[in-house]
Amino acid sequence: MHRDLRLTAVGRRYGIRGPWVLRGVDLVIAPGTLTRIEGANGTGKSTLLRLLARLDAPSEGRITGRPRTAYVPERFPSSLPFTAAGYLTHLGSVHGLGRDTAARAALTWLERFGAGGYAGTPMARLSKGTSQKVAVAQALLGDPELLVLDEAWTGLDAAARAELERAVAERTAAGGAVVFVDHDPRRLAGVPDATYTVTGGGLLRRSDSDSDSGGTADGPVTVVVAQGPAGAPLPPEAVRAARSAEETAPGRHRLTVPASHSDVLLRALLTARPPWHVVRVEPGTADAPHRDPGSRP
Ligand SMILES: Nc1ncnc2c1ncn2[C@@H]1O[C@H](COP(=O)(O)OP(=O)(O)OP(=O)(O)O)[C@@H](O)[C@H]1O
Repeated sequence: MHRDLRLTAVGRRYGIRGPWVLRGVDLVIAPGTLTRIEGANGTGKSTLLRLLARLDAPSEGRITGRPRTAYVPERFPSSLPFTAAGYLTHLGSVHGLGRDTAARAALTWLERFGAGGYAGTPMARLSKGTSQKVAVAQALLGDPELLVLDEAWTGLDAAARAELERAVAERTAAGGAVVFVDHDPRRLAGVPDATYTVTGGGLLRRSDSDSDSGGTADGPVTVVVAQGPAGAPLPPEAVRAARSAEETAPGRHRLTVPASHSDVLLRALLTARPPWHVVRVEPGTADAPHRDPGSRP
């Protein structure tokens, strides 16, 4: 994602005389960021996500920026006349992938979510959980610049939930933006760059100090100690994934990363050219100082 997606004074109501669901909403979604949207039932979270995904247009105000977007809706139409792999391959082609590449990507994503065995099953015969895996796979298939997840974890088993958290970490580390709603306050706790509450038709940004239930300072973290080639800067993907980084000796860095992002960080270090040496990986405490968001490369 190269540019911000920006909402300016956005309002949405359904019907010309309907009550305003959202009004005067200003929001900027920057590349490489994770944003959580929360709020009570019926406050307009899904309405906001559909506007961000450009599946709906505001009744007033302006939206600028057109990242390549994928969206996982709250309810996924599962009775489509395709097999799981057929559907994903078809969508991959729609996203501009060649047919073979699309078919490979479809299988890769189904396998990552533990649904490879259902590739040939008609969508209408999939369980709710497996349909949800297909819904998530369809969104990840085209490496979207903006990924919008509306309760996408609901119905997934524990392994698939963790896999989706990893996929989110991969997207943001690659410079994409992710916006999500989830009823579980522990979801990606400690990871979001920003959390907003939809209330009274507006958006309230939650500050770091309001970290009671999944605020930006919570959540399990992993500490990675890595030794780099002399004088080499940390790989940019590693910097994006890490919450804090400290050079403890020449070339030796102590990185604190949300546990859900540790795979992405390790891969960034190990695949750097030349690769970094990972000295130690251990569970950490979440008291490390926050990286200055201005340092995001
Ligand atoms: N297509 C629609 N037509 C008419 N009203 C709608 C439509 N979509 C949403 N609404 C109304 O807009 C309001 C906000 O709904 P929305 O689904 O955005 O809230 P939400 O915060 O996502 O709710 P939940 O937490 O229950 O999923 C509700 O009053 C809802 O009835």
